[in-house]
Amino acid sequence: MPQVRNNYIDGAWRSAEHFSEGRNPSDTTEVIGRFAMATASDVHDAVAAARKALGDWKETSPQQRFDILDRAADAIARRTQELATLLAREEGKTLPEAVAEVTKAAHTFKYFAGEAVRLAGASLRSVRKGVDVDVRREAVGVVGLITPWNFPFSIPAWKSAPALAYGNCVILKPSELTNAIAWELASILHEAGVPRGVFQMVMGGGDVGSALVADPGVDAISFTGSGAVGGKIAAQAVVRGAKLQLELGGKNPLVIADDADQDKAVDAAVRGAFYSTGQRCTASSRIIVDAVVHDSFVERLVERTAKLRVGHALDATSDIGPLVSAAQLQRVSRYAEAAPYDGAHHAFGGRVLEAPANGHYFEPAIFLDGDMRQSINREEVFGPIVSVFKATDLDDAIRIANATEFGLSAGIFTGSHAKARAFMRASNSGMVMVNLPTVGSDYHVPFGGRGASAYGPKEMGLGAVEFFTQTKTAYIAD
Ligand SMILES: NC(=O)C1=CN([C@@H]2O[C@H](COP(=O)(O)OP(=O)(O)OC[C@H]3O[C@@H](n4cnc5c(N)ncnc54)[C@H](OP(=O)(O)O)[C@@H]3O)[C@@H](O)[C@H]2O)C=CC1
Ligand SMILES: O=C(O)CCC(=O)C(=O)O
Repeated sequence: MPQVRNNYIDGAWRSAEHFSEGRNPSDTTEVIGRFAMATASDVHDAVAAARKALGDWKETSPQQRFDILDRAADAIARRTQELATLLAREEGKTLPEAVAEVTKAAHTFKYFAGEAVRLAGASLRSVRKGVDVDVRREAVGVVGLITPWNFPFSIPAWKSAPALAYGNCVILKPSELTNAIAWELASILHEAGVPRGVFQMVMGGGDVGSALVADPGVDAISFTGSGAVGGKIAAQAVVRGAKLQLELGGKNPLVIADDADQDKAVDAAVRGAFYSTGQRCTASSRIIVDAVVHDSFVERLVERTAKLRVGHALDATSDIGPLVSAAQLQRVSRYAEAAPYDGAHHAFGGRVLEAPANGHYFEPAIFLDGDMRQSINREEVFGPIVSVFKATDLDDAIRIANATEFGLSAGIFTGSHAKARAFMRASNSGMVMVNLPTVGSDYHVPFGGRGASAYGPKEMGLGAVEFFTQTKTAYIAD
């Protein structure tokens, strides 16, 4: 009998009339769990409970908030293997990738536990004689967090931890594909002693997310997912004056200069494009190679990609797990089928794999003759498909790298400090990597993009305080 997981509302586990069922994308015969589907009325109750809890929670001591978040961090760290195994079963990423994700969530809770205590304002002299000015930071209020399936534990963690640290009440709506691992976070926070109404979780599809966005009792929305849904949320939220943070997709370029260390560059390209089955907003989907080294780079890229083992997420020999769902498999394979008609030259892979049985397996694919008119280069594929461009020189490479509406992460491999600096200056992306893959980020610095990749303050580190607090300026005279 699969485990039944209920919604978490007002400090209690609430059942529902309807349940959804989650299945393992590595082997769809395995049921992960059954999940209570929240209704609009559940969302309404959660918002009411959050509003009731807000006054007291905002006034709790920083030490009390530190202790709760610190206990949550310790519980995550203690349970890493068990949580990572559930994450790998539910989402399909390999166990080492899942361990890395859970570990990052533990570190994120530790960091933001400290932030609860460190939250600072500013104290200035007024321009007027005898007046002082204090700029204080306060909680925004009740925040709705709508999260995707590709980092289903660390993204809810990196939104919830700062929100709670700074005194907000949280209502989380996880992706319906990854309810089980999000439920574990709710359970950990419950055990860590979060007061009733301060953290809540409602499960279900887009309609549940939409009800949360529309509720006037929700002061701010933080969303990670597709541009299409981000646009719908913006239309609902901005019009009623809610604060908004959107983390959307990417078409992240990785430039390989003529003086790059080829071994390291090929390794970073493979990791950035194909690991996590390419289901990362920071994935290196466009590799832009200087013409001088293009052919040798492509040869090595194909050779290395051909050695990747695609298989069950819990098989220790797998480099890459399945795609998350049948819909995602269909979507990614459609892009691979269409690419040659768009003028891309097929160099490797791109087949739906029949083995292992019962999983959503897709062979990593490489296309050459990249051109920004091709759909695989304009749109976010969110799968293991990479397009290789040939650039005449660094200026041409930078031009191609920036020729997209997205601007999340961009990387360069080069042995030259001057080229690295030129690329860093010219890049239109919110994150720039030098001699590193476009994927991978730290929890204590801002994470996020520009252009169509993001809207509002960035996440994590110094970014999170901008979104999850608001300033109040106090003028004080004797
Ligand atoms: N930037 C990133 O990290 C991510 C980008 N994507 C991109 O999006 C594509 C589709 O993936 P998908 O999972 O469908 O992503 P979506 O953008 O559809 O979903 C993200 C979250 O938003 C919820 N949601 C859906 N519709 C609404 C709505 N109208 N109002 C409020 N919330 C809503 C989803 O719920 P539910 O899933 O339960 O319907 C989920 O929790 C991917 O192929 C990829 O290109 C996807 C995930 C992450
Ligand atoms: O850097 C991370 O930990 C996750 C980034 C992310 O969300 C992504 O690449 O999709």
